[in-house]
Amino acid sequence: MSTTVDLSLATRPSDADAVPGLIEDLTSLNGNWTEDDEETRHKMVIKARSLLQSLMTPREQMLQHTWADPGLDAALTTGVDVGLWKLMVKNGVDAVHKVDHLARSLGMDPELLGRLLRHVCAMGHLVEVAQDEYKLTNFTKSMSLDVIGDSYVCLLGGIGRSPIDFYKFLRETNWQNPVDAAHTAFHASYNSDVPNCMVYLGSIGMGPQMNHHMGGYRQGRLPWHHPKIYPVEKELFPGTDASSDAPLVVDVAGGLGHDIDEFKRNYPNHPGKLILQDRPTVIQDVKDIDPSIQRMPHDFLTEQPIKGARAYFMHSILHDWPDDVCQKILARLAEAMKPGYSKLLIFECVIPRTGAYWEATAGDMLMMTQLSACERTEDQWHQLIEGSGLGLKIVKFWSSGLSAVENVIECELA
Ligand SMILES: C[S@@+](CC[C@H](N)C(=O)[O-])C[C@H]1O[C@@H](n2cnc3c(N)ncnc32)[C@H](O)[C@@H]1O
Repeated sequence: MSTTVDLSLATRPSDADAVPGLIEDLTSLNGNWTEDDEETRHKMVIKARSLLQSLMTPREQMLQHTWADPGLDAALTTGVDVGLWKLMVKNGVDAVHKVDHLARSLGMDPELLGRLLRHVCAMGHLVEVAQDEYKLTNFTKSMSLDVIGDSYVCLLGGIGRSPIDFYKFLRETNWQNPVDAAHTAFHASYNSDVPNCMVYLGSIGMGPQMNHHMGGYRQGRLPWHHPKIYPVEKELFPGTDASSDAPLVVDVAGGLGHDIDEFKRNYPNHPGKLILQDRPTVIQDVKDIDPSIQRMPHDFLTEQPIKGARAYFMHSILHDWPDDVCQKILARLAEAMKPGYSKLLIFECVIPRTGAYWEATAGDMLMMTQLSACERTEDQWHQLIEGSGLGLKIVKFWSSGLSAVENVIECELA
């Protein structure tokens, strides 16, 4: 068995033999695909990525990762910061945009803007019409939306150094799995002692951008209460106290209220009352949600003021924290739950033992490199919920069966 790699390997297609089969697979998947068939689209994206990687040489992949992608990120983020994408859309979604004209409107050096857009175009995200003249693609059109564009400013501009410096943090922590929420790669990279990267983003004025990202990453995924995931009319409404002030769902750390408001829109005649909780600074930014939803500042590490709700719901919360903090959050909820009535509904990734989906592993890397937290496997969920001595048990993992990554993990007091 060879124990060295010849340099020539780095300059040949990574897997030429796989190319014909991948093209066949893609053609066959495409034959059965309609645009609303998300599952087939996911499979095609993975095959298309394998095709691209098979065709590219290792040297090209290295240049893509270390030159092209960081350069693209620099251009995209600058575009959001200076208002480029919004301006291009305002000037005409399908118009031809001249660099000179854009640069004048933005007060930018035209030579600089020309270089940025040339790379964005070379990476496939603009259509070149003539020298320094471009049309937007659907992706660059979408960069004008806050829920897409602001993600670059906060995750790359705000806290982008944490994953890059992660290896240094691991060196210092002796390559241990990070589980200390108070000492993360973020803390080391930014030499910061604030509680965590979310508080840090708020402290540097990027709270709104972070909230926009929260609204953006969820787009296109089924909501927790979709009948394909958790059929609320069968599982939650029957047996619920129907009086108007009886708490039906408390959305714990529900952010700006995307989930609870969508629930209200989809089930306007639900029994009882809906409550949105989050930190005071987030609750004060809540806009445009149904006025019947009660907004309540609440720190989930303190006593839960709403007792005996039918459901305490948490979406993308426990993945932000290592097990010791999760246990504290869960303890405050278990104390407030009414035996035989209250449910705890956790809407999170459940990573399978094999064949993990890339959005789930990417989320896990994000949680690990920023928060010393994690996306959890089914075994880890059992261990966290049932092994914490809080008297909670998992009743069922509710999944749509699609590769969409979030399940409703239904829990009750044992
Ligand atoms: C990843 S976001 C998820 C928000 C929302 N559930 C969603 O899915 O869009 C995490 C949320 O936890 C909130 N949070 C962090 N620490 C908190 C605390 N101690 N008490 C209450 N909420 C907190 C943040 O303000 C943020 O809104």
